[in-house]
Amino acid sequence: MKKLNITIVGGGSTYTAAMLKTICDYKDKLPIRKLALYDIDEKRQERVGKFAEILIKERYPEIETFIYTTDKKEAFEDVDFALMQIRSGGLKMREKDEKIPLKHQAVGQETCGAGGFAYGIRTIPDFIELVNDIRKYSPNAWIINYSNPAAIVAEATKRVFPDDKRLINICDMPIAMMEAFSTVLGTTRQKLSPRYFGLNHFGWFTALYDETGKDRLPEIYSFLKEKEILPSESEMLDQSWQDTFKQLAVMVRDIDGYIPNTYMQYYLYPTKIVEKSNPNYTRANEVMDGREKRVFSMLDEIIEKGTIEGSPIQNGVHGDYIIELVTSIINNENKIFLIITENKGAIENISSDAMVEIPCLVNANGVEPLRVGPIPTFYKGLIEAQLAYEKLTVDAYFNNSYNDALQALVLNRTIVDTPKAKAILNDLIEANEGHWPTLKRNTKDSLNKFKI
Ligand SMILES: NC(=O)c1ccc[n+]([C@@H]2O[C@H](COP(=O)([O-])OP(=O)(O)OC[C@H]3O[C@@H](n4cnc5c(N)ncnc54)[C@H](O)[C@@H]3O)[C@@H](O)[C@H]2O)c1
Ligand SMILES: O=P(O)(O)OC[C@H]1O[C@H](O[C@H]2[C@H](O)[C@@H](O)[C@@H](O)O[C@@H]2CO)[C@H](O)[C@@H](O)[C@@H]1O
Ligand SMILES: [Mn+2]
Repeated sequence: MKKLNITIVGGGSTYTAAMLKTICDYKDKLPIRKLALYDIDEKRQERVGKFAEILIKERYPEIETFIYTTDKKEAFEDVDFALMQIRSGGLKMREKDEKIPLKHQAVGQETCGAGGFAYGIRTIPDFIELVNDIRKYSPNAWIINYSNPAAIVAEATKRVFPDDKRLINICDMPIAMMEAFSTVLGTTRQKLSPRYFGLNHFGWFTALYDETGKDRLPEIYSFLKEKEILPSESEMLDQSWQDTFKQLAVMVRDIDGYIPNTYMQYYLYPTKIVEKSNPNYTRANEVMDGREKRVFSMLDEIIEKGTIEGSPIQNGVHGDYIIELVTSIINNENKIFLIITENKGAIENISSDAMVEIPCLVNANGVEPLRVGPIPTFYKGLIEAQLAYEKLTVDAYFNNSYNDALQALVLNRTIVDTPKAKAILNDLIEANEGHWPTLKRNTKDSLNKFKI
């Protein structure tokens, strides 16, 4: 098999170390010639880079070249896979995305509601620039994206790169849920095959087949009606993740139907979420005080010792899932993955151009969506509004339009109220100066735009 060149974009991410560990564990299925880390933050990436040198020497010495760089040509030339995990604006801007909506009694979340909207408008230009740069140096590279908000990134990149079959957007949340479900079922996630539909961070499980073909989701459903399911990931020990998984049981008990993604809590329980949020200490603070410090102090210790032996480094679902996807492509495995992809009739009663999250076969030719069929009214209604929100968010960026932005926020279930949407938008504009394009207010011919 041809040896691969892989670049991790956002090399300084808190997830890179665990992803590198998975890469080493997969070395028999994943022959690598060159591995590169690329980031715009030289110092942050250097700490991950120095750790990676030690890891590779000890666990994957067959890698011929390892580099970490802030130079795009060095990072993107002759690449087979670019694995994307950038955070536009960093955790400091995430903090603002979460705190500004909360100030107005609206959900303050990284990818949902007004927070996800702000993060989306920041990410679109950075991500498009990166795809253009990767394509310049490596026209055939597979670009696998984790960067959030993945729904907005997927909608924006579909518009700019409509024919790019090698640009794939994924999310690990349903996979982390399956990991927790598999513990309850006494099996492993890899033996379960999901059936699922929706948008990113806005979807539902409809079945979970085991290796005999038996649907095990009814067992999860009954379990949740009685008890709670907690995350099995060591990265999810924080109270906020425990509470999020506890809320899954509440959602299943309150409304009969499919099993929702944990992110549905922000749309179905916005009042409760706002009430229990601390507007002065949000998830961004928890991550900066927790995961970020934990990961980087672990890396610094490994660098000081000069070995990874005895270190607590672990794989995570995040790194495992993307590497499983890469191996399914290079080995033409035809495994089923949940992918954010253009609907094209898969969900029969949702528009064809929607970027939906559904099961797909993944092989050497890329992604082949499986048919979902028609979905019931409740789910269709929720999805249609969220989809319109996503499209208007991307419209707001490309049209530089204040009105598109306002319409997006009014449509979002976490906001709804127009004066509240306006107040949040105005604060976000101020906070994102230098990150967002200038959003132009209505002009006198704006009515013409809406002529039918
Ligand atoms: N899709 C999913 O399910 C999923 C799961 C986990 C994390 N994520 C996403 O992965 C990303 C990384 O998360 P994190 O918590 O590790 O963030 P982080 O801030 O720790 O790391 C992100 C890194 O990206 C770098 N970066 C920012 N802009 C860049 C650019 N234009 N080019 C290159 N590098 C750039 C930063 O310097 C930083 O080192 C986020 O977007 C997060 O939302 C997605
Ligand atoms: O609040 P954060 O930064 O901890 O998490 C936000 C991300 O949450 C999901 O990712 C999970 C992932 O599912 C799990 O496997 C493990 O690695 O923890 C991650 C969270 O830390 C979600 O899918 C992402 O889109 C979010 O960025
Ligand atoms: Mn996700």
